[in-house]
Amino acid sequence: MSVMTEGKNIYVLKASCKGAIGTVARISSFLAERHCYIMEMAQFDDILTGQFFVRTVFSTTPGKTPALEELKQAFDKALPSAEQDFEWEVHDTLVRPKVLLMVSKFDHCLDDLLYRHRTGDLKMDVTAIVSNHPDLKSLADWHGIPYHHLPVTAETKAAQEERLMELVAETGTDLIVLARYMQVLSQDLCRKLSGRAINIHHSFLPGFKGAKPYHQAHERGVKLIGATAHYVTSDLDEGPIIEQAVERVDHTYRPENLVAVGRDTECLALARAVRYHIEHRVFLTGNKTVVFR
Ligand SMILES: Nc1nc2c(c(=O)[nH]1)N[C@@H](CN(C=O)c1ccc(C(=O)N[C@@H](CCC(=O)O)C(=O)O)cc1)CN2
Repeated sequence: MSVMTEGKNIYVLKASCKGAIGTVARISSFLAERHCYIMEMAQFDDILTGQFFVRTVFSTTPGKTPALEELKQAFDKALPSAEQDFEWEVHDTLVRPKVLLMVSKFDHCLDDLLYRHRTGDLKMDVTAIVSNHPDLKSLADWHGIPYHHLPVTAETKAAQEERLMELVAETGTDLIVLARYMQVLSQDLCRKLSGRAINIHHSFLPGFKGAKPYHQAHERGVKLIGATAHYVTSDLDEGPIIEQAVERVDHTYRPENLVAVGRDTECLALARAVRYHIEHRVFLTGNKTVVFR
């Protein structure tokens, strides 16, 4: 922590509204009047939709800036104007988001996220690991994280998803990450997890949807392969894209070589998407995202 932020709180403000003159000025004036120092500010004006997005990171002045709840109440009174459909949220950067990880049998994305968590690269608390197979329990045990083996069959799917939501509630989980979880979530579960479940799809969407994209890619003879991290919706592989990663390949790559290269792009795209989400850098807008990287 630098001298600039010693003893100060650092908050993130996310706001979106209909674009209008003066929005940034009103936000920065509100903060200045309350002795807040703007450390970062990024904004985007979507001229096609008329929607405006802004993310501000600011530090407080001990003894002068109101406490967070009071600041939020003041912001709610001062900023939103009826005609602008203001949506906003303020987050304390000291609060570590609680993340539940889901996996089936492929361990590379889970292993990568757990390494980034253990080394402090991803500042999050992992609440649990849920899998429809027992295979990766030893990895969870090594990291000291509870492992829940919840098998899925057509008969057990509803009960399995109910148990998952119980775990989400019991652990106070903020975000669910499908780190190569190979079961399709029901429409009802997708509704309950809207905007807080991220999946890694092992292809450069919209190409090669479904369960076997690398074989499809080999058949097609592509020269680039990749991966896509997106929010989960009931439309399989159609959710709002948060991040993508690609690698060059060529005619010498057999399917197993594409799978091997693909693993790296999956880990990279998923880790970046999780970071952007837990750092409050992602705005959902329709079926797309605005990401202040
Ligand atoms: N509602 C959603 N659920 C899931 C999504 C999603 O986008 N929306 N993504 C998948 C992950 N995935 C691709 O990224 C994917 C996983 C599994 C399948 C699939 O066809 N699964 C078969 C069973 C496969 C098996 O048992 O190994 C099935 O469910 O019938 C397609 C795409 C995660 N969930």
